[in-house]
Amino acid sequence: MALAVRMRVPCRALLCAGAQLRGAALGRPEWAAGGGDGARRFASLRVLVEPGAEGRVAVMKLKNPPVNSLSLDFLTEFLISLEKLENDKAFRGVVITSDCPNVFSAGLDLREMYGRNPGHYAEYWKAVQELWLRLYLSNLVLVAAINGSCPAGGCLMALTSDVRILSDSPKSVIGLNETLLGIVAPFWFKDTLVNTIGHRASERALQLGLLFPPAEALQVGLVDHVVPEDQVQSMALSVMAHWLAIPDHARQLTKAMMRKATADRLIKQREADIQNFVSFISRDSIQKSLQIYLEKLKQKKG
Ligand SMILES: CCCC/C=C/CC(=O)SCCNC(=O)CCNC(=O)[C@H](O)C(C)(C)COP(=O)(O)OP(=O)(O)OC[C@H]1O[C@@H](n2cnc3c(N)ncnc32)[C@H](O)[C@@H]1OP(=O)(O)O
Repeated sequence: MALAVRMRVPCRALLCAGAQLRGAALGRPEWAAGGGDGARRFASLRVLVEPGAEGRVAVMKLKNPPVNSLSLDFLTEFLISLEKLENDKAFRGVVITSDCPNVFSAGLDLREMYGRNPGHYAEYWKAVQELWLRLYLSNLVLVAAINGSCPAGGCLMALTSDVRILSDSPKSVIGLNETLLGIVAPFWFKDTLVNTIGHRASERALQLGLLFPPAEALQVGLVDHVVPEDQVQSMALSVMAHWLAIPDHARQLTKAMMRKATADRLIKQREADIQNFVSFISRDSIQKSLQIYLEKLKQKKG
């Protein structure tokens, strides 16, 4: 039983070891214990982890300003934090939220996908795969407290959670908008969306690169609750309490039953998926699209 529940994702240890080496090479302290909660509260540069009031729930705050883009350094730090929580039997649930105002996450870091070499693209994509697999198959109850804009990779991250709470603000748009950048969401992004909102709604949303405002996101089933901004965290904790009322073993096995086939599709072809990404992202036409998109983002500031 325990074996069935505790699904392990290959290569995780290697990735984490790589992250520690990278951090050490940059001459930074890896982890800082802090506050009165001692070892239970920890932080890396880009991810804050705070225990919730009852100690069974941790709050992970994404802190990679200005927009929580999912850079390679961020991904490795996030994965290490998540692994620490997974390995600490005291924790049964995690609320994932943003420490950056108005943005949950701007998605994959465009600077990791533009103007780099194939080796870098491969390393980056492996980390993105790892993030999805670790979150999608997590035994913890995951609640995304989406307190701001949530495009593309940010949306993917939120979609791996068991529940999504979105703040009711015009800035809080959510969706897989890859086509707007001239790129294509990979099959496992698509599968995660289809599993959440169904085939027809996904087909439309993916082709048009829709970013749904809160009311529409709720209507299509992309999020489960829309609440005023100052209630996102409290709502997340209250939903968490409901989910934690279910015995872990039954909930975890059910989650695995619902998600394993989707995750296995990627696990079986991780290397091919990395190669596809590297050859796609290296194309001149795709690099040009990314360059134009990056320039547009800069011009927006005036
Ligand atoms: C085969 C390939 C499959 C891969 C799939 C890709 C999935 C992805 O995730 S691609 C990324 C898609 N993301 C987006 O389209 C979001 C882009 N960003 C925005 O729309 C806005 O930045 C956002 C609404 C999130 C926040 O708006 P503001 O608060 O107004 O901030 P700014 O737009 O001024 O941005 C500040 C600063 O951050 C830079 N930035 C923004 N997004 C990204 C990003 N995803 N990666 C890297 N950098 C990003 C932006 O350029 C600004 O930089 P500076 O001008 O240097 O300050």
